[in-house]
Amino acid sequence: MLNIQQLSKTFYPNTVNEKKIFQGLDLTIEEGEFVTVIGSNGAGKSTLLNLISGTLTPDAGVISLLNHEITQLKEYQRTRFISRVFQDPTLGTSPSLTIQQNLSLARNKGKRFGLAFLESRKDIETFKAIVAPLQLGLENQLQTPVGLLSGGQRQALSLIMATLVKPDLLLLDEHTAALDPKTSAKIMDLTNQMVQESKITTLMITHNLTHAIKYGSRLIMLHEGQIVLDISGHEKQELTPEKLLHQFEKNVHNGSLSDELLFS
Ligand SMILES: Nc1ncnc2c1ncn2[C@@H]1O[C@H](COP(=O)(O)OP(=O)(O)OP(=O)(O)O)[C@@H](O)[C@H]1O
Repeated sequence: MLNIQQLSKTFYPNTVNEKKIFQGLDLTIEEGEFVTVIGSNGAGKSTLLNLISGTLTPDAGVISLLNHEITQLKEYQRTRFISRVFQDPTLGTSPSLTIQQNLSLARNKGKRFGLAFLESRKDIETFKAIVAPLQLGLENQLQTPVGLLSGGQRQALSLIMATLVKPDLLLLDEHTAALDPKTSAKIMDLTNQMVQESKITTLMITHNLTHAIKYGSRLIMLHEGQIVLDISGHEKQELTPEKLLHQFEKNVHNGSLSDELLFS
């Protein structure tokens, strides 16, 4: 379970550029929940993920994962149990290492000593079996440096690497936004399959309303650092983009949604 209590973050405090992003945000996500996060530009979505992953430090508040407080842990310490996939496909993998070496590193994540690259024949077969279902041909290119792969192939690999050792929390930061529609749909289906099969607690930011509605067990909308919509269960299943926008307008009377959120 992820528990966030009274989280506050202000950029450039006490200056003319002061920007209050969160002022006492509370959020609890149950174990195994798959939450999609939407909201207009600047709502604080990435900042929230940055605070959870330790890229940023909050001014106040407590973040706990599985009943352990992680607020004071450094980012590298949190990577042992929090995985993140970014919008940019180049960020989740090491370009000069081969597919096999990248998978090896992911499998040895958190281990103190690792003869990471000394893989047995059996390991290689295991890696092939892991990437073959992607149907991207990666199983025949295990010795290819990852830098030579397409964006979609790299993002699929990033996703596999992020979940090879089941994380306590998976953070997906618009991870299909840089891909063409067909590849984006494929990566989304893959994401859903992996998250469901392994019951990974997941927070996924997306500007794609269709994805936000179709996937996940719960949807939250951030607006000016506040959760203005929180929909799950039957209500989530019945959701349509029209109902979502209607709900939003009801909850945020002075709000106007960005075109990006509305029409993606
Ligand atoms: N490290 C930072 N330093 C200063 N300002 C920041 C920093 N990170 C984010 N901001 C500002 O905080 C606000 C919220 O940014 P954030 O990236 O969280 O929004 P978002 O909801 O993810 O938006 P988008 O949908 O455009 O990605 C923005 O105005 C942004 O410029």
